[in-house]
Order: sequence, then C-alpha cells, then structure tokens
Amino acid sequence: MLQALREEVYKCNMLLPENDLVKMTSGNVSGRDPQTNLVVIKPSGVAYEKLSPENMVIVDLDGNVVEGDLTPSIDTETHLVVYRARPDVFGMVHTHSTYATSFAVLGQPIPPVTTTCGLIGGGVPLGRFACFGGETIGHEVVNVIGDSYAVIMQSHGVFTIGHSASHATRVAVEVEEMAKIAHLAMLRGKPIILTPEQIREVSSGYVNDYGQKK
Ligand SMILES: O=C(CO)[C@@H](O)[C@H](O)COP(=O)(O)O
Repeated sequence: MLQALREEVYKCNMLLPENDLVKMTSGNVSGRDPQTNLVVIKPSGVAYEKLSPENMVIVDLDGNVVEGDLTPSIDTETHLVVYRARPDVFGMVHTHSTYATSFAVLGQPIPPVTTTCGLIGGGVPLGRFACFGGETIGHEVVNVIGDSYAVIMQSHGVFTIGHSASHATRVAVEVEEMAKIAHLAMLRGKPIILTPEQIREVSSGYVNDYGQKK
C-alpha cells in the first residue's frame, strides 16, 4: 500500500542521521497521502539502519494501524493532531538536532539571522514543555507554529511541517543550520535579526525565484 509514499518517508527518515539531526533511534518523519489521508510513519525505537520502506507503518487519522507489523512512532498521535488540524500539511519531522535543541533548553526561540529563514517561515517559535508521546504536545505545536514551518519545544527538540515529507525534512535541515550559525554568532556578539520586511522578501524569493522553473 502507498509504495511511493513509503519510499519517500523511508528516505526522509534516513536523511535525519545522514544530516546529523538525530542520534540512535531518536526522531521520526511521517507523510500523509492526499487521496486517502492515511499517514506513513517510522516504527518506534527501531535503529535507522534497520529501517526499510516495507517496515514503515501506515495509520489512519484516528491512529488505527492500517498496515504494518511494528508499533508506530511514539510521536504518532502528535503528528496526527497536526494533520487533523492542518489540511495543508502533508509531511512532518521531529528531531533533537543539537543546536536547535540548545535554544529549546534555554527557552529561547531561534532568531531569524540568515536568508535561509525564508525556507523556514522566519524565526523558529518556542512551544511550552509537554511530555512526548501524546496529544498535548501536538496541540502546542499547532498553537505555536502559526504560519511558520517549524517550532522548537522547550527541553525537547524540533518539529517541522511541510507540503510533503521531503519538504518538512528540508526545513528540519535548514533549522539546524540556522540555529548553529545563530549560536556561533552569539558567542562573538549580537547577531543582526532580519526585519519582518526582509523575512517577507527572502520568503518570496524562495517561493517565486529560487530553483528550476519549467
Ligand atoms: O522525542 C522522543 C523521545 O524523547 C521520540 O521522538 C524519540 O526521539 C523517537 O521515538 P520513535 O519515533 O522511535 O518512537
């Protein structure tokens, strides 16, 4: 079932350790099929090297397992809360990436300091603490993320959303890179924060001008 989405979600999960966004079994990626609303998600607590397109788990929006022998990610309900609240979201990523999470443990949002914030939606807002694995954290993600593609949750890590699993994965990589640059800059001074006007300009640049146009 949903072979193409299984493969995309598997590949995106593998991009997390490849980009040093997770350690051991932490983190997860899911994708939602626009036709059926079924969600493909990583199984819980399985080493990345043991993942395959076939052992991704398919759940419905109520969390029932539709296909798969393994238990889905502990964060499944969190992803589902977001998918139920946001019909425009078709992919979601969770990481504990180091630099971004260091802002989360300080209780600080990540400031928009580079033009790549145009891929993220500006700075990365901070959500309140909520234990992993339930609806509460999903509601906090929905409430805080607003028009952004990313949020950091206090003392926990990063959640990103997108038009696809691949898009949300790209955002997760860019969040970590911007957090690292902000962190390094803050060691040596006070970084210049982009203005709302500059954020609009770079966001529009990525949407309208960046990449191949056919
Ligand atoms: O945040 C947590 C636990 O702190 C989880 O997201 C784990 O990082 C990954 O859980 P699984 O997806 O393997 O269940």
